[in-house]
Amino acid sequence: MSSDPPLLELQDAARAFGAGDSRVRALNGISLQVRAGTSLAITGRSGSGKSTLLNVLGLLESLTGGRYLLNGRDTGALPAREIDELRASTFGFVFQAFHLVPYLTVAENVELGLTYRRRPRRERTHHIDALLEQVGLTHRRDMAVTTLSGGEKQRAAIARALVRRPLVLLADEPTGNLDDASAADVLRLFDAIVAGGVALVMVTHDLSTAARAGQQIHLRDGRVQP
Ligand SMILES: Nc1ncnc2c1ncn2[C@@H]1O[C@H](COP(=O)(O)OP(=O)(O)OP(=O)(O)O)[C@@H](O)[C@H]1O
Repeated sequence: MSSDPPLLELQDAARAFGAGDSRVRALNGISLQVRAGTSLAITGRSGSGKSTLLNVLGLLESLTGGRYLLNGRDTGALPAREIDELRASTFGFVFQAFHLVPYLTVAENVELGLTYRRRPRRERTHHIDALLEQVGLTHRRDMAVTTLSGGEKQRAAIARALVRRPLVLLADEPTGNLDDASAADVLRLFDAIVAGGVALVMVTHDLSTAARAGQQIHLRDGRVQP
């Protein structure tokens, strides 16, 4: 076991929304650790706090209690600008509904994931082509994403999420809109990405998908079920 700090660590984390009678404790006393090259699956009923947990881990939502350490560094004390930079350099996001831009090609959608374009065009093209090969979409490179199957769309979205070489992939029901065969393709791709050293945190309602992850937590009313 590595003595380095975990990539992601929550210590007694809490997130509440609203005040007074309408106060909702979406997360309540969550502690977890995720190391590089490992995966965590989050399950739980609707309203149990899964999306809030993913948003907290992705620095889209701040904590109202406890601590969130990223590579051992307390994110609670960081100014907003640094949080934005950390989010962009650390995380790739994958969604159930893909969120691709319909009138762009597959390669153009992947390139959208690059927020800055200081690298020479040839280098960028090479990087994008390598990603498309990794996700098995080389033959679809210059097609409009509207012409792709659901599984292909999700693999394009995964390539886009990887384009800045994130340390962590955060996926919210990534197989929720896919048939079984396409879902299996996406899960195999995730296995390869994790084997390459990226950490994966995935929300899923599917227990067999969750069972593939190295760690699983089940949320209930904002708490981890023992
Ligand atoms: N921005 C917000 N303002 C107020 N309440 C919120 C907000 N976001 C989430 N909540 C509440 O926090 C609780 C947890 O919501 P969350 O979306 O994290 O659950 P979930 O498990 O992801 O649900 P689903 O599976 O339906 O997406 C719910 O009671 C929800 O209404």
